[in-house]
Amino acid sequence: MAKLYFYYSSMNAGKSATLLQSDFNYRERGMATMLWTAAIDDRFGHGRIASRIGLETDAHLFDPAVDIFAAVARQHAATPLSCVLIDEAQFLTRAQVWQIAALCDDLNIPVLCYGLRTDFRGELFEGSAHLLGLADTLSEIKTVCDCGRKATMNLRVDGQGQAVRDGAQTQIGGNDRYVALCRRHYREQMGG
Ligand SMILES: Nc1ncnc2c1ncn2[C@@H]1O[C@H](COP(=O)(O)OP(=O)(O)O)[C@@H](O)[C@H]1O
Ligand SMILES: Cc1cn([C@H]2C[C@H](O)[C@@H](COP(=O)(O)O)O2)c(=O)[nH]c1=O
Ligand SMILES: [Zn+2]
Repeated sequence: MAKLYFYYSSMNAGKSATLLQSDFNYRERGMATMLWTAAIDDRFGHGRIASRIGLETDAHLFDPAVDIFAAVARQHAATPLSCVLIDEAQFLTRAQVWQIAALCDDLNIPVLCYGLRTDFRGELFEGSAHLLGLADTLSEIKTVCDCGRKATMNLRVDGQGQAVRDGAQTQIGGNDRYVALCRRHYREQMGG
């Protein structure tokens, strides 16, 4: 039976690079895939998945209104899919995570989701919370803090590099706005 995988990490750990590599593995064997990313995250252009390492490709866009099950089922009927890969999976809604689970269970398509576990305050995103609850396999993609420990937290910084403690959960940005840190150094920066 097909499985639902959640690959989670802090920012800048190589999630998009790993996704694009997995996609390539399927496609070089002649297997069809369908890629998705969040419409809200337009850092690399609309409908693109891009890694800081330089790899990039086109992707379908999801926002809360998109029925991912219906869209994938339509595509699967036209061209049987071997895998669905979803970047920025923290931005999925609860309903979409259940739709993705149904892709595995009802259509037997493996789904690989890549996303952040927690936001800049250390709180779960909606998509991540439900993926942590529903995925068959959870895998952490690891990266390091300046001190050499595993960087599990995402510090949000302002234009002067100072820690931001409050604000909306969603603020699109890259290395200019977020720094991946170990929990100890995150706590130091957040003053607690
Ligand atoms: N030129 C490069 N060569 C090798 N690794 C790189 C290069 N540029 C960036 N990286 C690494 O790529 C990772 C970021 O990859 P990316 O797929 O953008 O991460 P994520 O999707 O998790 O934010 C970082 O670990 C960074 O050190
Ligand atoms: C921590 C945090 C992140 N985001 C946004 C910032 C980026 O646009 C994406 C994550 O990018 P990645 O490099 O592909 O991991 O998420 C946010 O909106 N709120 C946050 O708290
Ligand atoms: Zn540290």
